[in-house]
Amino acid sequence: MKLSEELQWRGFWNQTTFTDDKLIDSENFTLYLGTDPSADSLHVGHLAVYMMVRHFLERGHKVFLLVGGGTGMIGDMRDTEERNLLPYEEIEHNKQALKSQVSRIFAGRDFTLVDNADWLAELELLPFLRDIGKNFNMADLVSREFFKARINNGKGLSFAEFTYTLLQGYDFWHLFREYGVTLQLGGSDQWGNFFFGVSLIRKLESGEVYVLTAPLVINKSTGRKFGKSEGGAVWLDENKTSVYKFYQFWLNVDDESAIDYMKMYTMLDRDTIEAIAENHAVNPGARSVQKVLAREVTDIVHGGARRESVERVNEVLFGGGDFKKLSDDDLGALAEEIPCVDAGIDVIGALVESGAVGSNGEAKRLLKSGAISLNGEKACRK
Ligand SMILES: N[C@@H](Cc1ccc(O)cc1)C(=O)O
Repeated sequence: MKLSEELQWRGFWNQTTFTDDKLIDSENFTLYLGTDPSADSLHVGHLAVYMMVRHFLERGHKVFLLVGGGTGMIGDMRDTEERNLLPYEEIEHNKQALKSQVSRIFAGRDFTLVDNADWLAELELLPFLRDIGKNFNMADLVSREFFKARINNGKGLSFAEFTYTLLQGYDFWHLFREYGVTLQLGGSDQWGNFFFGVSLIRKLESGEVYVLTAPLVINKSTGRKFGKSEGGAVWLDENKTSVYKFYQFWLNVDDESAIDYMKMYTMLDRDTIEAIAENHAVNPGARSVQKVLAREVTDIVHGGARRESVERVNEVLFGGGDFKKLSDDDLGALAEEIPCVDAGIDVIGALVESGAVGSNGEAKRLLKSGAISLNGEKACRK
């Protein structure tokens, strides 16, 4: 299957400036994806776009991953309201967290990490306005949907946030000149920013560059944005969403969307996914799609060893199925099955998130009084 076909089949092909799909199949691109350090972790919404990048990587395209240390000091305009400025220390902390997370997701693969603070922080106002600002037409800038939404909802927006688009356009231009980057990938909300980068490069370099956005992932049964659980966003950092909860999140996705997510969030090939879908159609009750989905995505984000330990906990606690209240016998069974596991996150997380116990403290007390002892990060059979 060609890359363009694969991206379309997986549901990654939303909006693009490619007028001919064949270009993407015949040329070797150097591309980039940018993420602002607005939090200290990515969530599963981001992960979809990173998976799109993975497909380019697997086929030998060159990848730059950008952490927005510079743009993160301003914050991208959204349709709701002004963002709060983050303190410098927080941006720094988030940046380090994102860098190590991204390196983990793409471990063993060849990509280059860049930080736009390295060039944006050095810009001077007057040259910037003359060389860059002059190439942006206000009529275009104010016709953006996000801008109109902010005017229409009465909240308005600061000049700083309004200027964000110019900074992102500058990035594209910088990466084009320095490294020959000619393609930018991102989520569908980035279309406006992308457009201005493309036209800036046309004006300054007479160069042609391309953009491709992935659609916003929607949960078909609720019609809502995908990636939120009851407690908020599903994060890739296990300190914000435990591995156990992450695994459960995928296990619990609805039948209707499960195949769609499998196409986007796993690297399984088309034949494999179609075979799983056929089985699922015959016997949906077995939730075989969800099980494979949970396994594959957890492997990508947290690694196979962590996933296996979660699977064992899930199997012993809940027979691999629904959550239930735990008795001392259950705890005993858990101890039998798992002589030593990473308790700090898996077991205690499992107990609390299952609703079996009310709090971390209670989980710890139960574990201590039961057949399991806690030893630092490990829970071991006594
Ligand atoms: N604006 C992007 C992040 C980004 C930042 C700088 C870039 O050059 C590209 C992308 C977002 O909010 O998701």
